[in-house]
Amino acid sequence: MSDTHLCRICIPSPSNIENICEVNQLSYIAQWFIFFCLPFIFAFGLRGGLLLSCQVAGYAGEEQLGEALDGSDIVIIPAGVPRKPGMTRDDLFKINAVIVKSLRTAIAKYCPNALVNMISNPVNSTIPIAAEVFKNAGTFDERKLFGVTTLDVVRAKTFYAGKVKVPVAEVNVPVVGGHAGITILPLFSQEGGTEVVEAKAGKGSATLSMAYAGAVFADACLKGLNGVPDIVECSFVQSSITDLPFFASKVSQWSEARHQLHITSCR
Ligand SMILES: NC(=O)c1ccc[n+]([C@@H]2O[C@H](COP(=O)([O-])OP(=O)(O)OC[C@H]3O[C@@H](n4cnc5c(N)ncnc54)[C@H](O)[C@@H]3O)[C@@H](O)[C@H]2O)c1
Ligand SMILES: O=C(O)C[C@H](O)C(=O)O
Repeated sequence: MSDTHLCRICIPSPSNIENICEVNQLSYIAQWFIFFCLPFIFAFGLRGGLLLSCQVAGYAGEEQLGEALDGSDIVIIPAGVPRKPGMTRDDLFKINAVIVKSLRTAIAKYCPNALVNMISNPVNSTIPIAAEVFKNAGTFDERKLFGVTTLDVVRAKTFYAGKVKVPVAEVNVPVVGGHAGITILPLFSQEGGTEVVEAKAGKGSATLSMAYAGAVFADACLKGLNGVPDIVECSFVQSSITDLPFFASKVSQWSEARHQLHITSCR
């Protein structure tokens, strides 16, 4: 397609092999994939030509962060520690807030127009903090900052489809609220994430399914950037539909053509 907006996507600190799944899902439209701090980037880079239709580059070290981010259209942030059994996502706040801080500051400097897809927990806090960092830098645009809650939707759809015995593709379960404990509000309650964290016993969280969910969400962003109409996903965004300043709800993805992010109330 000659009018396709070829995107540059940066994924700082992705978790190993799982994120190749994410890249494979998106590579049909992205022109560049930039990895930062991926230990096996060189091996992956060699195989990249076979696996992907896009160009792959890897950077490492604080001094290369600016180069990695420079001009990115989408930045997907999965960097940070996962919780261990018995912890809540809020328990990660101290450590992950520091990890993503330098990324947010660098995004404001090197790619202030990028759509930011925040995966790192606690999303309920990393998003409001990111908003403040961008406000201080004078780059905040509420239409471009997303807490990725797609995994809640993926789970809700899977649970519901299993229960009523229909294909997952035939159901839709919007999830509103936030991304922690009782703030995750699908049409039915879910204890999303906790069982996986316990099963992995401290060795990561829902990393693989998050790679899929992250790819679904980033794909919606790519479609929005390419002017595809009516792309709707749930996301944790700045919001005025409740008294809360940030709230996950259905949003139609940011579109260069429409210059606006529609937030609907999921009624
Ligand atoms: N939003 C969601 O639905 C969702 C789903 C799954 C995981 N998560 C969150 O994503 C984050 C990662 O989870 P995971 O299961 O992929 O964990 P993981 O341990 O498999 O991967 C974490 C990645 O972060 C990097 N990292 C760790 N410390 C770092 C530091 N100081 N600086 C830069 N990078 C650093 C690691 O190198 C690794 O690549 C966690 O905060 C987790 O809670 C969110
Ligand atoms: O549960 C976690 O800690 C990881 C993630 O937020 C999830 O929902 O799977």
